[in-house]
Amino acid sequence: MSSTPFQVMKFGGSSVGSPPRLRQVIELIGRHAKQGPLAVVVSAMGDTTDWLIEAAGLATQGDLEGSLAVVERIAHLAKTNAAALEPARTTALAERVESLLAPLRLLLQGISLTRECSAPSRDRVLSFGELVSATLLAELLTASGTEATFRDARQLLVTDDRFGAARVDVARTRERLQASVAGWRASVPVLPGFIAATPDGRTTTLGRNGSDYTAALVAQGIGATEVTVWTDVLGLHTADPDLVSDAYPVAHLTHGEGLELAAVGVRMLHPRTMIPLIESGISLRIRNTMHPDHPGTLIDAIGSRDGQRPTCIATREELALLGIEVRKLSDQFQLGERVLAALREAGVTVWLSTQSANGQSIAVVVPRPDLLRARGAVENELTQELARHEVEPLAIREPVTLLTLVAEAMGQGVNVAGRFFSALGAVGVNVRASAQGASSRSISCVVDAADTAIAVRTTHAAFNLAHQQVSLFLLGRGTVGGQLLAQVRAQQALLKDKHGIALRVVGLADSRRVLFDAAGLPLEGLEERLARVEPVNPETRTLVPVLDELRRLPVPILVDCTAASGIEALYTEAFRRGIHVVGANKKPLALPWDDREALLAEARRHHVAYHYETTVASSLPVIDTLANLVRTGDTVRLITASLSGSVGFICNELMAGVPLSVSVRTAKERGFTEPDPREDLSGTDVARKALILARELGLPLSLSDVALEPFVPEDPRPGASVDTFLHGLKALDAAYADRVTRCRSAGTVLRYLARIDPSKVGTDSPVIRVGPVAIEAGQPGADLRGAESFVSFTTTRHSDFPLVVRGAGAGGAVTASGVLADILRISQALRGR
Ligand SMILES: NC(=O)C1=CN([C@@H]2O[C@H](COP(=O)(O)OP(=O)(O)OC[C@H]3O[C@@H](n4cnc5c(N)ncnc54)[C@H](OP(=O)(O)O)[C@@H]3O)[C@@H](O)[C@H]2O)C=CC1
Ligand SMILES: N[C@@H](CC=O)C(=O)O
Repeated sequence: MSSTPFQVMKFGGSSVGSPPRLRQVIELIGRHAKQGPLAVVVSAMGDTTDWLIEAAGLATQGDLEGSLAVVERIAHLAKTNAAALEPARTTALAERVESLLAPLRLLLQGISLTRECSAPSRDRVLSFGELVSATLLAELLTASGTEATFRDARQLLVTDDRFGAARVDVARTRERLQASVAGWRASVPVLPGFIAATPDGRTTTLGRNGSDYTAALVAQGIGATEVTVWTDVLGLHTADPDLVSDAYPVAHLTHGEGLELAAVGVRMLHPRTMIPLIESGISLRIRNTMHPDHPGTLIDAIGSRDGQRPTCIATREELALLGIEVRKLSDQFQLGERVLAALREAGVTVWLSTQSANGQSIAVVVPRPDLLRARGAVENELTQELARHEVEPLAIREPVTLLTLVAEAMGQGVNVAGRFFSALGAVGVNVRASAQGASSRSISCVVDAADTAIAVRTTHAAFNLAHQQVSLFLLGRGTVGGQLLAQVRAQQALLKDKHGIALRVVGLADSRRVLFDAAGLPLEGLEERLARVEPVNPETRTLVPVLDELRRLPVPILVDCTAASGIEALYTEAFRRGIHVVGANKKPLALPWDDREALLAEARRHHVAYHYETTVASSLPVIDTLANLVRTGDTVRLITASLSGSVGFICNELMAGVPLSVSVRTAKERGFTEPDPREDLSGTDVARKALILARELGLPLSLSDVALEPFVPEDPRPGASVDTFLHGLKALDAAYADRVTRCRSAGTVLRYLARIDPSKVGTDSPVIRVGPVAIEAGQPGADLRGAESFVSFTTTRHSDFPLVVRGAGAGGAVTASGVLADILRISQALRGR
């Protein structure tokens, strides 16, 4: 007789629920049976177990007819499946199904008469699902050429009489299996999973994941080396693929990792199943019946073979968190012990418990449906202490989710907990309770249910992806927005490969249209795609629902490349959702002082970034430089600056003899002006920039405090279109040509400058002045070219030689590069770089 060890294969209900799937299973078993001895464990077909529960319920209500109709449904499924595989034996197989289900019909009749379904009767009812599927599978295998025999698990698996979730007598079960295995090599044994029997032969069931448990017990009893659980997924994933699109199947895990994952609620595994496997060194493989060549996940004593050490993120939802705290510390209290004992007594599962070091408080996580029972049990236990106000009223938080990171290598890793919590903190997820097991293989925390998706995605990305994903929702596809899209397109691969940053544009909007796809929008032809979207009225449109989707994605950033007024309301909604903002739009920063302060405070409160470097002199590092001067304790005494790229350009064109109307049109065409060039020519744009700088110095000024002399007098037709305005500029050409001539003859250059003088605070003179100036050659700013800007900081430390920042101060490409740099700053800060 061959001594090759057995393999055990377990097939779930969906694998045997339809003819095509059943055919695959038969082929698979046939193929593997040729390679060595095999034992098969099978669940009930499709939804049969649910239907049996329904039938028992109807019978208990006295509805025998309804109950038998459900049995008819079960019979029909079994007969259809069998007939599809063995059409020649349709009648014989149907008779077989009928004879198998005859005792069930009688049983339901009895239940309907007494209107009582005892726990033993319920287990008997439920057993018919597995009995039918195992019997039919054995017959179909034999008919297909693979000799197979139905083996009744009730004669092999011995349990106590806790019907519904019976406990297995492992020693007796092993004895029986060892005694019978000798006869199993000639014909593949097919055992019903999930069911067993008491020593006196009464049918019992094994509870959740019972069939997997059967397979593990059978493997242990017959000395098998491997159990394969065939399912409809490619293996155990790094996270729930429904929550994380980047989750991937793990090739290898250790038994310890498997046990840990089972313990924290990964549905594919159960601690009971893992124990016999660990005890006997049996490997567990999880494979997909539809992709039989895929190796799936192997869980064994060794774990990873390829040096890859993925971290699995397990989630258990629909939980409640109970917080219990003693008002006064007392050694006598034994709070934790008493609370846990009370919950145990009440039969409430505790998914996580964590106590303060002094034992003064305990937090426990229980299934949400058991919350009332749990609360009652704890309050009952602490009745007297609650009455004497020695214990605070119970603090309850629901629904919450338990999120657990599992990795064998975690114990050897540095700062795992730090990375875990900072990843969550960075996206604004509040950790309500946490615990790290002594095994060092796992770390768990409790988060609000609403944060589940973002928490899982973020931690998954932080631990499993070589790159950090950044999700961008871009507002505006004009001069700056359009260039930004082009730069993201051009840099995407390099940023991912060289810098580990995976930029994804998930949303794009203009004033009337919006596109969003959480999986990322293809960048090719994106603007054209947006243009094809049905426009909506901008007055009634709200982008808040899009923010609700954005907040669930890794590193969500709202990028504002519009000149929209009132957009700060959307920023506030974004901050509240943990979304960062990068803005080229100056308007939110030029709001009245209190409103601007409230906006920045909102970002701080929600621990998100708001970067706006490009609002002053495009991508020149002006705000950052100023912030560094202030941070390092320098005192800024004066800022003089040419802050308008467009007006600077126009000045240069005028000095070169180009008429005003032509130079303004050229500045607009080259993307230097605001969408409405009147904003530049009136000086409002420069006033905003100067105000932004002054406020960075902490000066609580507003736009009305700026002493502003426009570059071009106010348009007498304020409602006129941009084109009409540009056309009307011709009327000013001669006056500006005269002005330039005067400058030339005086040896000066026309400039439009801003001056911020903090020493004027508290005096009658304005702190900020903006206006046209004729400056002499050799003075700072006289030699600016094109759309160059410059900012000169005279400070205590930079007193003799002011610190000057100078370069292109406007234009789509440079501004977009500054916006992109702000985006990358957020990503790098979150990665701790
Ligand atoms: N150009 C430059 O050199 C610099 C510009 N900036 C700032 O960048 C911003 C954009 O400037 P620029 O690209 O030149 O302007 P454009 O006019 O070229 O583009 C503006 C874009 O914003 C869209 N838009 C307007 N309102 C909304 C809204 N409420 N929601 C979504 N999208 C909206 C417009 O859509 P639609 O077409 O439907 O109106 C358009 O696509 C401005 O705030 C500007 O001050 C900052 C530094 C330099
Ligand atoms: N219109 C602005 C563009 C940058 O903010 C300018 O001309 O500087």
